[in-house]
Amino acid sequence: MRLTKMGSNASPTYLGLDLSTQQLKAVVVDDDLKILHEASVQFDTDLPEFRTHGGVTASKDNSHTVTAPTMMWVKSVDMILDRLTLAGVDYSSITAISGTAQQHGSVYWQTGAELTLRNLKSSDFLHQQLGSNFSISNSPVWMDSSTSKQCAKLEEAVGGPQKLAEITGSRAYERFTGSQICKIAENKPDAYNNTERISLVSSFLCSLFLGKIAPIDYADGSGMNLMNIHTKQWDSTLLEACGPNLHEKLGDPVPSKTNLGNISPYFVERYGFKSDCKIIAFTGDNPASLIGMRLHEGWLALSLGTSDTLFLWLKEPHVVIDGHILCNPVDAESFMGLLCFKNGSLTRERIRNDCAEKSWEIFNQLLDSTPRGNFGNFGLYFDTQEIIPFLKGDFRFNRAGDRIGKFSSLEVEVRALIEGQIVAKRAYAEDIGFHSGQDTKIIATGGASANKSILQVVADVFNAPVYLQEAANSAMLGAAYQAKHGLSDENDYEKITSVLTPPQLVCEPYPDAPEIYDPMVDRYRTIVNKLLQGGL
Ligand SMILES: Nc1ncnc2c1ncn2[C@@H]1O[C@H](COP(=O)(O)OP(=O)(O)O)[C@@H](O)[C@H]1O
Ligand SMILES: O=C(CO)[C@@H](O)[C@H](O)COP(=O)(O)O
Repeated sequence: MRLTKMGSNASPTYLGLDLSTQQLKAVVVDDDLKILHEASVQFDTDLPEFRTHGGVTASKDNSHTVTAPTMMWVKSVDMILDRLTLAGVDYSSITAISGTAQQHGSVYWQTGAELTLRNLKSSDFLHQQLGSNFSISNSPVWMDSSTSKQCAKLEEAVGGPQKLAEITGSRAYERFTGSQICKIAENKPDAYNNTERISLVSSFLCSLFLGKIAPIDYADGSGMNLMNIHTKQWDSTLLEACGPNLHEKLGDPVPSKTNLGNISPYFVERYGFKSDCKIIAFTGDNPASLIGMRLHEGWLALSLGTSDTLFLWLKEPHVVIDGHILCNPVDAESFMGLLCFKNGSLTRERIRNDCAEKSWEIFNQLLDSTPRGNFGNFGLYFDTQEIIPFLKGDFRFNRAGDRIGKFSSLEVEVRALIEGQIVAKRAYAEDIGFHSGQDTKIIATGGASANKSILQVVADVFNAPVYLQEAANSAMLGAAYQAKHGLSDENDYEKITSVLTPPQLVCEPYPDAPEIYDPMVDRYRTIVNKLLQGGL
């Protein structure tokens, strides 16, 4: 099949792919990064033969094992390319491709797989040719939490959780790839030994387009508990603790914007891509979101979704036990901090339902009717076990610092919730190296970023202006921007993204905000330390 529009002089376009938990998405942008075409494949509904729920298969035996069929991902690539064809994409104008994927998941290429990848027949689908090339047919994904034993082994190998965090940017997490590989080496030694290479989901997707096993990039590699984030090399002690000959299986990591070379001839012959269409290293979805949201040094992105996630560009990271420091996908000398808070919108909804007749409008009236600082009242609300701080329950304190069961009014409760949530975020952001300065910007996204009253509290607590950014598909767009960025030898990320509509200013801090919120951050730290020690 040859669909090339011969002699096409179309201006350059870029393809970005995002293999997330539930779907594979693709976008084609023009040279000004404007969206030309989009397509997606939903795993559960478009590929029902794999019988996934939410893109994954969870074990029924209480072992906390969660996987996704590797061949489902392969088949989704066949499908999305056909969908892009139907959408009218001119493959011959695509100058570069990059991609992103859910972080931490892993793919196990069987011995001989690279040879298959290099010799794909353009007359057949990928899934018809790759079926017997994976030594593990179900890839462990980020939702898996079955590897506590292996996490303990990794921490022990280097001298404890703090030490592991200092080396790799995170203490051991069950979903991180190191403990997942270790579990396979221990429980399925034959399959492990028959594995030629191990990819992350991002580098696996990249390998299909490259026609050989693609390297893991620094940013996604820093979500494995195996890479030294300072030297950007695998840590040999950790590799040895995981399994034999692991360095060989992982290959060497590369900077995230590496131009890996030309696309596989398979795609040239089958779909009409140019033979010199470049493949730029693929990365994890959180690093790609940093690119898609166009973060800069000192900026902070706050996603107020089901859970709240905060990520920021850091020059000098401070390693902490409860956050993640990843390598920066734009600038190999920088880092990104990532903090996840489980109690976000659902907790806000609970207090809205209790205090504001289930209406965000009434909730905002209550919030706006109370003064900043809330008359000295302060509250922390964790409906489910929070990650940071490791607490569950409601904690209310009056002006005198006494823990109380109830506030005097609904509006005090509403403000206590929002101030408590945002002050906590500032405290942890500072812990990993964030400093508010003249150029600081907060970029808000996610469902609750529609709420200006909440964003005003964000501006005041951080003493920085808050900007709004359409969050939709920031990881996928980040991949498309990276495709263009990776073509140049220089780091011209700012120049490349300067053509995009800038984020829109929504709130600025009041001049007296630091007087109110600097002491509140200190107060938060004192309260949380006491709560964690059981002293309140
Ligand atoms: N005006 C609003 N004020 C506060 N929260 C809101 C508002 N509108 C929507 N939300 C919250 O946004 C949440 C969904 O956020 P979203 O980013 O879409 O979720 P997800 O994390 O699933 O991507 C809902 O749970 C809802 O509580
Ligand atoms: O585990 C993490 C980050 O540490 C998740 O953020 C995954 O990267 C999920 O990706 P989605 O498929 O939900 O986009």
